[in-house]
Amino acid sequence: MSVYTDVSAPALAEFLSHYDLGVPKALEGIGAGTENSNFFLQTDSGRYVLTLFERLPAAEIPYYLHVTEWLSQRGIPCPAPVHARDGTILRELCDKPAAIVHCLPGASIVQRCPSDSEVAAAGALLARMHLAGADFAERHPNPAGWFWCQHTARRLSPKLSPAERALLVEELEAQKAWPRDKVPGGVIHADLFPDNVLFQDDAISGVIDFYYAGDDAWLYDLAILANAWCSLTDGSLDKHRAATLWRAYAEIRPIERAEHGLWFPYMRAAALRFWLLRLEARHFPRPGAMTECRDPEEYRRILACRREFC
Ligand SMILES: Nc1ncnc2c1ncn2[C@@H]1O[C@H](COP(=O)(O)OP(=O)(O)O)[C@@H](O)[C@H]1O
Ligand SMILES: N[C@@H](CCOP(=O)(O)O)C(=O)O
Repeated sequence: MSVYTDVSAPALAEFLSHYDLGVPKALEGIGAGTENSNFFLQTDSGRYVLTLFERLPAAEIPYYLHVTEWLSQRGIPCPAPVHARDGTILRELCDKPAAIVHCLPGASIVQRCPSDSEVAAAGALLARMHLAGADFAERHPNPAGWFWCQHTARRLSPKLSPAERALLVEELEAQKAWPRDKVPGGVIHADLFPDNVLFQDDAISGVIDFYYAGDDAWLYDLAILANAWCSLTDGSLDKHRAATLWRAYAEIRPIERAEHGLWFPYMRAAALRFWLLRLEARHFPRPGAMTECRDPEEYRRILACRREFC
């Protein structure tokens, strides 16, 4: 669970005085999530999500809010930011950058495997999102891309077991040759795990948590989904589900010839990235009132299995 900052009633009232959202009725900390402090905010005008940004530098946050505004205006069901009366979308609350976004309906899939139709819906939505973001003008290199992986590996190295360190060294050596900019790309979500997709009546009603978004290869984004939606408990790939994901995506954005050979390397690169992300959260934890730490072992197993393909 993650709520790193408590918001008092007077602080909330002062913050809301800049918006036309009516009177606050309830503010409820959201347990899920790892990066920010999130709250469901009920006012007499509706339901919203209040986010206090705990990790991101204030200067980078507008990019994420602009992306979601852009995509929501193009039919992607993602949380559009609410503008304050003066037009701003990012303000300060409890000395943290803070924003209010629209609350989307539906619930994410928890504690069960996604069905074929849910996997297909996620693949199709990802392709629509890539196309909708193709003309987005702000450039923002993937914040957890290859440069971040190398830097984080160096930082983590002294904390790792000899076996983990050996795996990491081998991976960095193998992956440094893989092309990352010669394939179609643009804005990627980069964290589209099942917990970031909301379903209502079997259809996707929301895509949330764009705070890892940035510019990278579109196929790499699909590879992140393949690992997150199509892995079995032992880390191996459920090939039937992965094929379903690929087909649903490719029906909307046909995969180009140059991308085909990168499907397995990108799944491996995506596995490395989330293994590192979780190791970083474990070895360099942020102080927090309620903090969920996801298991790095899950992604070490996925990485080990993807190494068998390429
Ligand atoms: N716009 C939204 N609409 C509905 N629920 C949301 C929205 N934003 C966040 N949530 C809820 O908050 C939880 C945590 O949000 P998330 O963005 O994943 O957090 P973090 O950025 O800390 O990882 C989600 O799992 C979801 O339940
Ligand atoms: N999805 C990532 C971690 C990022 O967490 P989120 O709550 O921001 O989606 C993982 O599973 O490691």
